[in-house]
Amino acid sequence: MSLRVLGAKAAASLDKELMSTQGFSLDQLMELAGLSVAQAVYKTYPPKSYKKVLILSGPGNNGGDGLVAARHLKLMGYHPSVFYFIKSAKFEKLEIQLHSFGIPLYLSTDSQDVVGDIKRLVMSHDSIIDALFGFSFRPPLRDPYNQVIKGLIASGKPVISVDMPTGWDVDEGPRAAAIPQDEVLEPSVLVSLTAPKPASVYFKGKYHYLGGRFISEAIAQKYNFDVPQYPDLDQVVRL
Ligand SMILES: NC(=O)C1=CN([C@@H]2O[C@H](COP(=O)(O)OP(=O)(O)OC[C@H]3O[C@@H](n4cnc5c(N)ncnc54)[C@H](OP(=O)(O)O)[C@@H]3O)[C@@H](O)[C@H]2O)[C@H](O)CC1
Ligand SMILES: [K+]
Repeated sequence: MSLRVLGAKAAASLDKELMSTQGFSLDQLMELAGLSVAQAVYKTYPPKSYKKVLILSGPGNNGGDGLVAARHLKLMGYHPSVFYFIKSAKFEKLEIQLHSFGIPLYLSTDSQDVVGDIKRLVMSHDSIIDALFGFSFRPPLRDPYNQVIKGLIASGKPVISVDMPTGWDVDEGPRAAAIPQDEVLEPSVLVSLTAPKPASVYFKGKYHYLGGRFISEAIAQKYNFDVPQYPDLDQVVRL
């Protein structure tokens, strides 16, 4: 299924509009985004064979989607762990929820060796959720994220990217001039949120899902993108 894409600038203004004129709160949108991610993971890598899932959560809202997904994955029968790059106290409540669900939470602020710690965690998990950066990312990756991505590439583990493969330019994709080519992550699953971003045309993996089932027809028309038919009660549709 080929859908119209939503560029980085448009995605950011849509996000603002959803949380102003459209009356949504960030918590609501993030809950649905995180639930979509968890469903996509379940459909592709079910817990029977991929019990241990590591969520790498970045400092922005893409990371918040990962924190929400971790809670849903636990309820779906997985053993999730989270490595979280904290920037502010914005997601304190999500952290509390992870603690009360007994989900191991590793904080970048507690680590003396972020890159080494993540490498070890990656090797002891069956699949990895890349919730590091989404539509507000501008390449190139700063340290230590560049090393984290190189470690992830070298691991060969299945990677599920949330909204954007981390490190790619949202509009230009993985071959943009600013991107060192040994830092190009190729995930096996991409979960685009709201609408695919322009870079998603370069996605080579087998499973591209759209999630974020919270868009009205009127808003989709205003921003010039498509809302496909989601099957039944699903929070994701495979593109
Ligand atoms: N409407 C929706 O579909 C919703 C989407 N959601 C998710 O939110 C993200 C976008 O979240 P946002 O907080 O705007 O930004 P990101 O998480 O993508 O990234 C922000 C952080 O990225 C840092 N950054 C930027 N460039 C670099 C770089 N080259 N190296 C390292 N770090 C970088 C930036 O740091 P600064 O210091 O530059 O400020 C930020 O810390 C979207 O993609 C969806 O996943 C929500 O769930 C709501 C609904
Ligand atoms: K991502």
